[in-house]
Amino acid sequence: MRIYIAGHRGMVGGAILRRLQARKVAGAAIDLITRTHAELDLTDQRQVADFMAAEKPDAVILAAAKVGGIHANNTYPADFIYENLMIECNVIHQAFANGVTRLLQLGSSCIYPKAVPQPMKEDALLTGTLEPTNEPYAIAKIAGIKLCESYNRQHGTDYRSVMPTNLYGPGDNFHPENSHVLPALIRRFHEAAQQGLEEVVIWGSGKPRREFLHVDDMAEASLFVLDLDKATYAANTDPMLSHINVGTGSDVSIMELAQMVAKVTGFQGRISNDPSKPDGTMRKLMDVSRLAEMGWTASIGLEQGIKETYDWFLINQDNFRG
Ligand SMILES: NC(=O)C1=CN([C@@H]2O[C@H](COP(=O)(O)OP(=O)(O)OC[C@H]3O[C@@H](n4cnc5c(N)ncnc54)[C@H](OP(=O)(O)O)[C@@H]3O)[C@@H](O)[C@H]2O)C=CC1
Ligand SMILES: C[C@H]1O[C@H](OP(=O)(O)OP(=O)(O)OC[C@H]2O[C@@H](n3cnc4c(=O)[nH]c(N)nc43)[C@H](O)[C@@H]2O)[C@@H](O)[C@@H](O)C1=O
Repeated sequence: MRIYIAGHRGMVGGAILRRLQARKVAGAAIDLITRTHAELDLTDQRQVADFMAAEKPDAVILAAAKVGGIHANNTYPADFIYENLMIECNVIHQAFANGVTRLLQLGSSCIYPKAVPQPMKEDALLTGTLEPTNEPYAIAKIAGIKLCESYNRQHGTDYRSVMPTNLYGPGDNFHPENSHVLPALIRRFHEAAQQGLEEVVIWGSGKPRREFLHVDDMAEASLFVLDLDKATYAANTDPMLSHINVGTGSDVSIMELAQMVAKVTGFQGRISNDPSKPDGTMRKLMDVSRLAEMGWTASIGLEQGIKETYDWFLINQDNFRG
């Protein structure tokens, strides 16, 4: 089987690639196809069409996207909606046009309305107003789900969607402004501890709650869903509500998270808030029972996951200067 992993150098794509490489070493009859962003710009329709026609993968894992935290989403809305729509349309359509039978794409928990009962079930989709700070990205991710469902209904393809909660781990983006909260705090608390600072400022009130899933769990869940036989997947989803939430089922406040990061990095000073920065959605805990009923649950706890991620950051921190 020839599997194309789009976004293989990213945090999730890299974790998925490592698992598939391990399967290949163990004897699985798979060939892994990858291309860097420089080699293949997935927003370019002609490049994607030529690539898919030449490589003709049997399966595609779409883990490539324009990704960022609340500040990046709020600052570059046109980039987030345009690039993600183009990547999804090009990869999903050209997969179909070149006979790809199975595809897995990654959405996001931000697809759900900002004020729905928690934890959020898959059927909460499209029942209310989205969170403004990441609405463009969320619209693109919802379109990704509907693209897969529409090709399945019209052409009999088997294109699947998983909706990850906030992810973290090795290979994350530690940019001080454009990253997600957990890598941003790991870097900030580490640098404060190294410099002996007495205070670290976190964005917003610290009151919002977030669910954090380690990327290794996400990679396992992705392959679990991709490997499901078609009958099992169909029996547990609806053709027009086909996405599957992936998370831990528990959340912490941003202030609690900051205190966990302070402990892991050895920072002992004061934690203050910057109310001029947006809180975003106050809570987006996902109901993960659909996937649990299919046989998968997360296994990496947050404190252990933060420790592992910090160790990885320490080894790789020279790559994140600036
Ligand atoms: N991280 C998180 O907290 C969450 C992530 N997700 C989803 O998971 C998936 C993976 O995210 P994550 O691994 O964190 O993101 P990363 O930013 O780590 O990886 C994304 C990858 O996509 C590549 N890419 C981006 N644009 C293009 C393009 N136009 N052509 C080719 N390649 C491109 C990037 O390459 P390069 O860097 O060279 O541009 C990068 O390798 C995404 O779909 C994301 O929306 C969902 C929920 C939470
Ligand atoms: C995965 C998910 O990720 C994004 O949504 P988000 O969860 O709101 O994003 P975030 O991780 O950046 O922020 C979470 C919370 O954390 C607080 N916060 C404190 N201090 C820092 C800080 O230093 N950096 C950041 N980024 N946030 C901080 C911040 O104020 C907010 O309350 C979207 O991409 C969305 O589309 C999406 O898919």
